[in-house]
Amino acid sequence: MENNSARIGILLVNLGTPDSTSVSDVRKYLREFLMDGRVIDIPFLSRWFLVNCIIAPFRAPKSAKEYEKLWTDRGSPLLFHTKDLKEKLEEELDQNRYQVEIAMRYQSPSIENGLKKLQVAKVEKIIVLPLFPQYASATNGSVIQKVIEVAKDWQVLPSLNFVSQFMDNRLFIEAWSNIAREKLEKERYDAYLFSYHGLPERQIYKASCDGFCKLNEFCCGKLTEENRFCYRAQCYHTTRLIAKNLDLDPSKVYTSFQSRLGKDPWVQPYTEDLVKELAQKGHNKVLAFSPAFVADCLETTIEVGEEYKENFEALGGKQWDLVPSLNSHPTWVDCVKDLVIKNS
Ligand SMILES: C=CC1=C(C)c2cc3[nH]c(cc4nc(cc5[nH]c(cc1n2)c(C)c5CCC(=O)O)C(CCC(=O)O)=C4C)c(C)c3C=C
Ligand SMILES: [Fe+2]
Ligand SMILES: [Fe+2]
Repeated sequence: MENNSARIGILLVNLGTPDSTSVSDVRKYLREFLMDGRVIDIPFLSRWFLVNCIIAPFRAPKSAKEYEKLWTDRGSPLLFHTKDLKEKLEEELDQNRYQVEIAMRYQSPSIENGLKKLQVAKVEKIIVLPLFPQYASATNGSVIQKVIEVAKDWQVLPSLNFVSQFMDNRLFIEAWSNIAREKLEKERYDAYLFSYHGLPERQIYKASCDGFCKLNEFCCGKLTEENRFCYRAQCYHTTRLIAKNLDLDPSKVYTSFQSRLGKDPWVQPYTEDLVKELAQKGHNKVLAFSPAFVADCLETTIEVGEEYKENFEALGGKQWDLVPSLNSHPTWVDCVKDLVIKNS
């Protein structure tokens, strides 16, 4: 049989979202998510107590209200944008060669389900694409581990190909630039804020197994062979690539980290501090980017698009615009196609 007629399975995996905005569904989601030892990386019993007795009970009602603001007729944006991405990708690929499935690391549709469909289709190869541009153990690492766990007992194991990061893909940078241009053509901004999902500092140190990353300029200021999996360095690198592609004035470009959970130190600078700094410096018009996410979600639409905007305006800022996420933008679909072809 000719090898190039083999069917290749593609599994697009995003983080996951609650099934509904009910407090019980949000609690269920938070429990599954935060009980992942790569997300809250402390010993099992301490994690169990923290998640089940503190975070989930207290956070679920508050988060459910936030999800209500985010929810649409089609449900959670994170999920329906992933479905749209799948459909548009299928239109771009030879359907005799590729089968595309989607999954969420937590809740539904599950990774088990997505992999089962590809197993039944008897694909020869599976390309797993965690939909997180910058590598973190809590996200890409967790997806890869889960896929390995699910597939490990299969009698027939197809070849498995994991895309561990894609933050420097030319089309990824171009997709963000194309979406941002729609804002930049209409408005002149005083500052550009690139806000990434944060991580506990501890997780950055652990990922830098040779101790190279000290969370300083020497590591995170430049992406090299030595630190190519440093999440913070990858975030700064993403900012530089998008800013350069858009020809933004470097003195107006800022990078920060949002969504801190708990009391441990997370990577800095924190977005909430930078919002204050920008307002205090008298920057009236800010354009915010969220390039750690490829779809609109709670962390972009609500946290960056509404909460930070309110904080900025309360401190005297005049205009705060958010660049919408990649969702199923044609250049993003081209990027995913490019990643598929390169890994086929
Ligand atoms: C960009 C990738 C992400 C990283 C890295 C990440 C790490 C991380 N997250 C938490 C805790 C929470 N994250 C929450 C929501 C959330 N996180 C990501 C992505 C990353 N997380 C996304 C896409 C979303 C939104 C999902 C949606 O349904 O829209 C939440 C839940 C929301 C809330 O209650 O505020 C929590 C909690 C930790 C602890 C962590 C790293 C260790
Ligand atoms: Fe998160
Ligand atoms: Fe670093």
